[in-house]
Amino acid sequence: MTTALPKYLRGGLIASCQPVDGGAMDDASIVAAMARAAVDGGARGLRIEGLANLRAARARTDAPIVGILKRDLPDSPVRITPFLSDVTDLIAAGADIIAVDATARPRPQPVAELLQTIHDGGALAMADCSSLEEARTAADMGFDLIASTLSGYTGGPVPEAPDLALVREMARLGPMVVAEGRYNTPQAAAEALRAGAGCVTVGSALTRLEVVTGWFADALNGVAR
Ligand SMILES: CC(=O)N[C@H](C=O)[C@@H](O)[C@H](O)[C@H](O)COP(=O)(O)O
Repeated sequence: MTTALPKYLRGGLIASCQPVDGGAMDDASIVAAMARAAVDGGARGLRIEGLANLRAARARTDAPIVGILKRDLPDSPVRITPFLSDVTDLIAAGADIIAVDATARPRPQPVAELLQTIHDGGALAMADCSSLEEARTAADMGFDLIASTLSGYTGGPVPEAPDLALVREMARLGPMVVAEGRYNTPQAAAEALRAGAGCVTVGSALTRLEVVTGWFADALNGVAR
């Protein structure tokens, strides 16, 4: 399955099932239900954070899972899968693809070692990048998938729109591109494929009920009565 995975995901949707931290839906059985529902609705793959969530989702679907662990480190801004032990734990929990922060920022363990550990464990490696330069480095290192996940999240205000320009440039590098980050409408997701993405990950718009509800509530609040 592993080598056929990018082909299977091509043109499809990855549903990121990451509830709001500490929110009402932050519970492994709810994450697993979200994952199952997303697959039933047509998602080809899933992105799941945390070992308990991953195990619970794995028990409910055979769909490919991008596994991540998020950590808040005292001495590094890197949050997504920073440790080699995170990689082995995620693979043991049933992840098919492991995503790691591949930004050029201070980190506890080198990206090259994370990549090696992913491949040694028989999984595919996905590089969460914030820039073209990082994506190029990841492609040269041998990552199987390169993603725009961290564009807009490494400093300064977070833009409203997704970074389609980055996706367009990443598409020339070789590995399959995963467009991720602020693809909040079906139209924007389709635009990412037209820009050269192999597949598109959508999170908040599908699985963060508080966020989506807020969009609607804000829009209604903005209407004078
Ligand atoms: C920056 C960061 O940590 N992104 C995270 C990565 O796992 C998630 O919080 C996002 O929900 C995911 O990337 C999908 O993006 P969006 O929720 O915009 O569809």
